[in-house]
Amino acid sequence: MTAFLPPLPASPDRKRLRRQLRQRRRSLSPAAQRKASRALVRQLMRYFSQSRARHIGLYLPNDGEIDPRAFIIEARRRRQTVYLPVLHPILGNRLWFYRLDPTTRLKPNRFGIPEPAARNAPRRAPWALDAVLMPLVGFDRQGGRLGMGGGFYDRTFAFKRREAARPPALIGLAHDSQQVEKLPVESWDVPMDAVITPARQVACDVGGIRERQEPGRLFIGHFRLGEKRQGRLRRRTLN
Ligand SMILES: Nc1nc2c(c(=O)[nH]1)N(C=O)[C@@H](CNc1ccc(C(=O)N[C@@H](CCC(=O)O)C(=O)O)cc1)CN2
Ligand SMILES: Nc1ncnc2c1ncn2[C@@H]1O[C@H](COP(=O)(O)OP(=O)(O)OP(=O)(O)O)[C@@H](O)[C@H]1O
Repeated sequence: MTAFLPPLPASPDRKRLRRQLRQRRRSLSPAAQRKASRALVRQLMRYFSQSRARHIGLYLPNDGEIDPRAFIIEARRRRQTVYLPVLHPILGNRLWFYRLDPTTRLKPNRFGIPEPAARNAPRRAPWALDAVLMPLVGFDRQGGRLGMGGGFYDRTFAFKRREAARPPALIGLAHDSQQVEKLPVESWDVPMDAVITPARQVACDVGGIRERQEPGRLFIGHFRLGEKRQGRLRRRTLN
């Protein structure tokens, strides 16, 4: 499992926090990254095992982000279709989602992240996806999210602020070491439905994460790999 680092204190300085957390995820060794990715994919398979989600957005890892690529094969096996974010050519800092299949040609976008090259390839509007796996720079117990700072996901899924229960389910993916005590909430933040890390799944609920106390430790409705699932958390969008 990924090494657990002490949580960073809450900081009003998002930029500084972003820099520290990006440095933290980049400093993981290739072996630690591979191990984290394998554990993450096991968690994703559990998360989606009961789900009827058909159209799932994910990302290609960049800058030390946890790698969800092995999930693509598992998703296809279950007849789910996967999509990658593409920077919208006209609408500033918004994402559109293009289908990823074995023949999709990729080319680097302006950040150097590969994205589907053909603009006329099959794509899906953000609101027509069932679930989106989002890369995180940081997250907290309340479902707060820190991204790369472009506001891409916030703008693209702003419609979820008015109606949190509608699809897609927004699921943040991160290394465990990217959790912080508390992130400052901004007016444009779109709450996540869940956070999945190599060690746990955290279901966020409207009004914050549902908390549960277990011996010696405050858990927030999370399940460790191999641990018996106790109780059921409400899944609002999936299933
Ligand atoms: N893997 C992945 N894909 C993604 C995102 C992401 O965070 N991760 N995005 C999530 O939004 C969108 C792209 N947004 C991004 C925003 C900033 C940077 C970035 O590296 N910024 C550099 C400055 C680069 C420059 O301006 O030339 C930096 O901050 O160091 C990367 C992606 C869509 N695709
Ligand atoms: N719905 C929106 N409409 C207009 N501007 C927005 C919206 N959402 C976010 N922004 C702007 O985007 C900028 C970046 O936001 P923030 O720092 O929260 O990004 P982030 O969540 O870390 O990045 P990302 O969503 O790309 O992963 C902010 O300056 C904010 O004003």
